[in-house]
Amino acid sequence: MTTVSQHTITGLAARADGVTKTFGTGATAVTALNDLTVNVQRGQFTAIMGPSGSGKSTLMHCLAGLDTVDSGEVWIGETRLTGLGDKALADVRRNRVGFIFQQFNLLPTLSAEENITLPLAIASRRPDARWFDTVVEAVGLADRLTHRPSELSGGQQQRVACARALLPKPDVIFADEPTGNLDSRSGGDILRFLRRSVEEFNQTIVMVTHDPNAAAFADRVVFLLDGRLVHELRDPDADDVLDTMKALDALGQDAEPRARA
Ligand SMILES: Nc1ncnc2c1ncn2[C@@H]1O[C@H](COP(=O)(O)OP(=O)(O)OP(=O)(O)O)[C@@H](O)[C@H]1O
Repeated sequence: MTTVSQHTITGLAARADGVTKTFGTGATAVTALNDLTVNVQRGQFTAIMGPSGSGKSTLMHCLAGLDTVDSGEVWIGETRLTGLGDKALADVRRNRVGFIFQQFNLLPTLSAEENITLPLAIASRRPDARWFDTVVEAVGLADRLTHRPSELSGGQQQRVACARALLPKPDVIFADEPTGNLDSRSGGDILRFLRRSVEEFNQTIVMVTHDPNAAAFADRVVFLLDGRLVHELRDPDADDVLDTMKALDALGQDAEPRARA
């Protein structure tokens, strides 16, 4: 069994250990994650890829404590999420993880600054003024702080969401298709910011993406197929990622449908 000291020594920010997750029951049951183990190293940028339905979102939701698993264990840092009660899990989500969504998910009535500081306010934590300035400078939003989301471009809104995720210095930022709604230039800004967060601020990031160019910003890409981790690339380039995706798509098309009794 995995122990607290092992996690401390290995420097893992998150871990799924033999995780299985099934949706539904009987003939329509779908095994979204199938005895899957993955380690997320602290201070690394990890991308999760795989064909549609391979389990990427389910894995991210389970790692972030947004969903529970049927068997296996999930860890954030030294905290085992499996078996935690609702209150403790909510505490992990509030204080230990950050989220960036494809649709930005900003509150429309709040200014950019209020959106950025909201998670800390909810957790009754005060933002450190210097760190706030550093984060705002890094996303290039210093002259947009009083604007509401409707007064910002999509790229600027996503930069607000990035600053909101980074400000509390979470153990892990989970980004779900963060560039999926943006043109390539704005998407590039977001990816460069995520990369800088890892290199300069030692932030750990896990990103689900379908885009090989986005995945190429990561230190490591893990590939899922049918709920299993089937391949990984280190220091990937976009061509290698694309080739791997093509190979997995072909394998997926040959495979049996995944509904199981
Ligand atoms: N709430 C749910 N109820 C039933 N089945 C679900 C649910 N969530 C996911 N699934 C199923 O689990 C499998 C994995 O889904 P998941 O969304 O994790 O895949 P994905 O790789 O993120 O897909 P995509 O790239 O299309 O977003 C799919 O077969 C999906 O239909």
